[in-house]
This record gives sequence, structure tokens and C-alpha cells, in this order.
Amino acid sequence: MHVQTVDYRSNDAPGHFVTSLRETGFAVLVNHPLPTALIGDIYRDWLDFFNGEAKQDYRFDPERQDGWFSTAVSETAKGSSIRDLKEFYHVFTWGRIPTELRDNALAYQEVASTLAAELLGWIEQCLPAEVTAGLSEPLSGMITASPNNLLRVLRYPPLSGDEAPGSLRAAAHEDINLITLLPAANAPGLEVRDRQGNWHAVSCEPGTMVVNVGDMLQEATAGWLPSTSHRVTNPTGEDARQSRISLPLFLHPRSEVVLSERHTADSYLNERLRELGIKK
Ligand SMILES: O=C(O)CCC(=O)C(=O)O
Ligand SMILES: [Fe+2]
Repeated sequence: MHVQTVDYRSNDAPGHFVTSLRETGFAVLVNHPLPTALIGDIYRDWLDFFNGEAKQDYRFDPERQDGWFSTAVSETAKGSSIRDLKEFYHVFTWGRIPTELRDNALAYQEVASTLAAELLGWIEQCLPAEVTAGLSEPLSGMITASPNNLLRVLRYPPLSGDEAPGSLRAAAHEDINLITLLPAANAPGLEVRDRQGNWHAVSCEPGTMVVNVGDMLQEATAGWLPSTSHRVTNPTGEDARQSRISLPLFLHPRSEVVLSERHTADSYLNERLRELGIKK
């Protein structure tokens, strides 16, 4: 499996980017326009938030899905029986955001959503005509002003050694949404699975941006683009004493967007959240 590293500024970037997504479900962008310093500030400030007690005031709302998800309520990947070793905070533009973290989180969400719309445009340019014909509207338009776009700030705590046998920072899963933008985390661990079932580390060079296909894009393209399983493995030795922070932005269509004959974005999302055990 070869996840391509694509120079965002090169003329042939869209073609290489979409080829990598088609072959692996993933691509890594370098020289992308998102501000690295802002991402670094967000990592630093949210690590303080997760290390403090104020998060107790922002416990997640099961209906609205915004706020802080503790390690005790964290996700259980579809098909897994063990909870992931992570806590996270769901930032929606309309949701609760701690005051001192708000401006940077929303500034990042805005610039990253703009980049995501451009990348969806690259994908549109490269789709075969029969796949385009099956789309209910252009992909880039599906996320415009979508209240469902979700910035997740993830903190994988240091490992104590008492973790349940077999538990992982993030068990193998596929993302639910259209595409995910994932700036390089502060530590390695992300792996992607190839068709033979082998796992491959994904680059976490500072300043790079991982982009991956989610289930909704696989659904909307009738499988032309694959939503690939990925996971976050547990570090060993000295690295196990460090937290890992990552910041995926999940681009979700507006609820009424028709993905396929079977699903709107809303029906698809609710089915998946119930499977994950975080919605009734
Ligand atoms: O933390 C990471 O690197 C990946 C996170 C992820 O795959 C997810 O939250 O869906
Ligand atoms: Fe994921």
C-alpha cells in the first residue's frame, strides 16, 4: 500500500491526491495552507484543558453530541467490545466551547473547512462521469454551512499499564463522514490497513496533513472511493508516558443531503452513532 505524499502547491496535486485516495483511502498533504502555529497553540491549550478539572463542566450532551467525552464514555469501535483509550471534546460551531479555547478552535475550523471544500472540488474533478451522475449535488456544496461539521480534539492519556488487555488508543474503525482532515499529531501511532489486512504507519511529520475518505463519501461514490480502516496503536517505553493529541476535522454534509438511494446524511449518521454506543 502506498499512501502518497502530495505537494498541495504542485500543478498535478489534484490527480495525485485522488489517485492516492482511490488506492488507499488516504493521502498526506505537504505545503498545505493551514497555519501550523495555530495548530500548535490548539494542541498546547487543549492539553491543559484535558489535564484540568474545568472539563467536568462540559460533559457531552447525548442528544446534541457536543462537549467533553471522558475515557469512561469514550467510543467503542464498531465490531469491538473494548473502549478506546481516549478522551475527546466535540466542537461544533453552534455548541459549547470553553471561552479561552473558543477563538482558536473556531478560527481553525473555518480555514480547515475552506481547504476541505477545495479538496472535495479536486475529488469532483477526478470522478468518472458515471459516479458524478449519481451525486445528488456537488460534493463541495454538501458541506457548505453544515452545522454537522465536527472538530474533535482528542487526547490519548499516558498509559498506566493497567489498561484492559487488547485495548488500543483507537481500535480499527472507519470514519463516518465525507472526508477527514487530520493535521500531524504530536506523536506517531496512526496506522492504515491494506486490502490484505496488513497495517502501515501513516506519516506524522510536523506540518503535514492527513486526509482520508469516510463512509459517506464511499456511499455517495458507490464505492469508487474506499473508506479505509485505521487505528491508533499504543506506544511502548518512554513514549507511553506521554499524552498524544490530535485534531481531526470531520466534514459532514447538511442533514438533508441525499447520499444515495438508501440514505440521507442524517439517516446514515444516526445509524452509525447508535452502533458506536454514543447515541440511543
Ligand atoms: O488520532 C488520530 O491520529 C486518528 C483519530 C481518528 O482516526 C478518529 O478520531 O477518527
Ligand atoms: Fe478515524
